[in-house]
Amino acid sequence: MQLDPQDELLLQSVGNSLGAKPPKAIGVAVSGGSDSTALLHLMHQWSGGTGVTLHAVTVDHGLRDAAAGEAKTVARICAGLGIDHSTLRWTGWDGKGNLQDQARRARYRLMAGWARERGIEMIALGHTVEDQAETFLMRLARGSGVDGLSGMATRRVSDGVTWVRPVLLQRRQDLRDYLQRHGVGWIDDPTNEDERFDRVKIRKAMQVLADLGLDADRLAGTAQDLQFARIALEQQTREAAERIATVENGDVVLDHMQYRRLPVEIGARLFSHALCWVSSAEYRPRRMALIDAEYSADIGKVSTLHGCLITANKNEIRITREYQAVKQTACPTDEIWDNRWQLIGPHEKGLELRAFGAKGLAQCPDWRATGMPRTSLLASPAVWRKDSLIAAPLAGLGNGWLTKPLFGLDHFISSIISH
Ligand SMILES: Nc1ncnc2c1ncn2[C@@H]1O[C@H](COP(=O)(O)OP(=O)(O)OP(=O)(O)O)[C@@H](O)[C@H]1O
Repeated sequence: MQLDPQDELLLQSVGNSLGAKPPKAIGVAVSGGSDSTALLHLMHQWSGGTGVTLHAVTVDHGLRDAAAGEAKTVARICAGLGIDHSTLRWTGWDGKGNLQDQARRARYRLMAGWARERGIEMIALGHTVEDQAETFLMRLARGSGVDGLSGMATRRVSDGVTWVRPVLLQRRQDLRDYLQRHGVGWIDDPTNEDERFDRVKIRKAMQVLADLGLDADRLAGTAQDLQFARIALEQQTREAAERIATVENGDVVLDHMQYRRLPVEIGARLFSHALCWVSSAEYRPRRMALIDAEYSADIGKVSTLHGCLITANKNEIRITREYQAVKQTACPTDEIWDNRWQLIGPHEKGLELRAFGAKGLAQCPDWRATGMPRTSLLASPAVWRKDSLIAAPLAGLGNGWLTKPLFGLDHFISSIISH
């Protein structure tokens, strides 16, 4: 490819987003649309002479007849550029819930697994300014707050992979012009025109908004500002956690007097993070439910939310796993129970990890000597053989077993900052 000054600018921006010391192997997520096709070619141009090897990946969600053919087209383009390409197939659709959302989550999960298997630390995605602006408007329509409205980052770490967005500051049209300058085609996904999808309606609305000065750059700029605001709030929440939170046998305990002095937003963030951390929930509780739970804690009333039990007195607010939420959770003793507990001991077939519960309590008359609240013990892990309690180390019944929480206070605090 012959370079012109606009290509130089694009390449510079792509190179900057990959950092001063890019990893030796980088994945590129290519659907075959204009944005990711341009990304692939730009990264190919950029990588020449850097010693970086590119690996392209396409996910076939099996949702459209044309998808398999599109993946083959991407594979052919990659072969032409001498880039290794994989197609990953998703077959997990269970016919329930939001299809778009599930497909998207599956896509990220599959790509992260693919990268980890190959020792690829970084994957590049082809989001553009328009994607940033569309996401902002869609979230605004759903009533999102600072976090939801804050823009996609150019770099974030999740699932053991660093995701980068090298063309996040570029306009779609500039990427299409680049492809056209070099005679490269792309695949037009027909769902991009399907007005049943909110994103397509938003895209149409944006054409009208642009006349009012609300163009993609402006919306993306606001999303970026909110991202900085979100980072500042997370930082303050983290500092509050360092001052007032402790972790006791899997419970998060907040100093109640100090909690009352926190700014409302910081208190709500800390409370919500504690609930998610204890229950391993991916999503935050709803704002109204959270306000109710905070109010209950304030007046010392017991409440439940998000798979947690919240108890409070004037000294502390204690967020405990709720027994009801784990009473059906069972696994072999050498597996992780409730996403956060490991038991070390003489594993054996026929033994199972289940919640300690009232049945366990009845078999451990000395449980009070542990000093642990009854409600915390109920939802703690125990070793069972059918209905017989074999061990419950937290309740003082060791029998050669040890309970090991996978995460402690450090993890609680560090996971407040989203990466
Ligand atoms: N089927 C696919 N296979 C591989 N990569 C894909 C696929 N679909 C999307 N991508 C990657 O994700 C980028 C963004 O595409 P799109 O906006 O459709 O994705 P999204 O994940 O739904 O976005 P968002 O994170 O905003 O919801 C693409 O430029 C491409 O890099």
